Amino acid sequence: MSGTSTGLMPPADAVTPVRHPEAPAPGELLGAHYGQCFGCGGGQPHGLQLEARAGDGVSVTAEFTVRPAHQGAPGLAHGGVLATALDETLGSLNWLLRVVSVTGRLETDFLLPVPVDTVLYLEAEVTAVAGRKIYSTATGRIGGPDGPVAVRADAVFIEVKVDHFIENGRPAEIRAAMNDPDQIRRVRAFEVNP
Ligand SMILES: CCCCCCCCCCCC(=O)SCCNC(=O)CCNC(=O)[C@H](O)C(C)(C)COP(=O)(O)OP(=O)(O)OC[C@H]1O[C@@H](n2cnc3c(N)ncnc32)[C@H](O)[C@@H]1OP(=O)(O)O
Repeated sequence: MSGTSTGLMPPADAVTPVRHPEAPAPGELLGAHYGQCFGCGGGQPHGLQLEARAGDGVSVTAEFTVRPAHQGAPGLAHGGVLATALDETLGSLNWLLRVVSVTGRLETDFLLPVPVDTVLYLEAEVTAVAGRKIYSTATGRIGGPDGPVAVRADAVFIEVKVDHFIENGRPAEIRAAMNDPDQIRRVRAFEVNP
């Protein structure tokens, strides 16, 4: 990891991440963790609707097509949208570890402009784990999966209990999520993590 912030440097006692034995198989689509998520939910018409796939080890890949609703400058993706794509891809690493974690810190480099209609080929992997802190890194390439890196990020995610969402989310959405059998199933998949 090449993050410049001290908060992104794994401590000396950090360990190598371990793929959960029941993690989705390499190549398997992970699906949205929440249908209304701006990053991955199918219920957000202007969201990124990003579909991540399990990779080898503790890694994922994803593709995101920049649409006109994602512009910052004329014909170019907004940097915050690209940061969201990186954040969401990094967040989907939760499925490989089978823990629930949220972004604590996200450091982003924007290396190339990304025009509307471009497909951003994203890859992310966990690099180290220290207690509740999960260190990870991601790239977004254009022109193909082996094209030049347009954006990259280093992050630390912090493991939380499902209660984090129940206690902090707006009650109406929490109630709706609790009444959705698919949502319960997805959360249970994380809760069985030993
Ligand atoms: C239902 C669907 C599910 C699936 C849900 C999946 C969601 C993925 C969505 C995509 C990702 C997102 O956008 S997530 C949304 C954006 N993020 C958030 O909303 C998070 C808001 N922040 C918080 O709620 C809080 O600050 C937390 C939970 C991150 C940490 O609070 P806490 O639980 O009290 O933990 P705390 O004791 O402070 O810290 C624990 C350890 O982490 C370190 N730590 C804490 N914050 C940071 C930080 N920013 N940078 C570096 N390190 C940090 C501390 O130094 C400490 O290290 P040590 O002393 O142990 O060494």
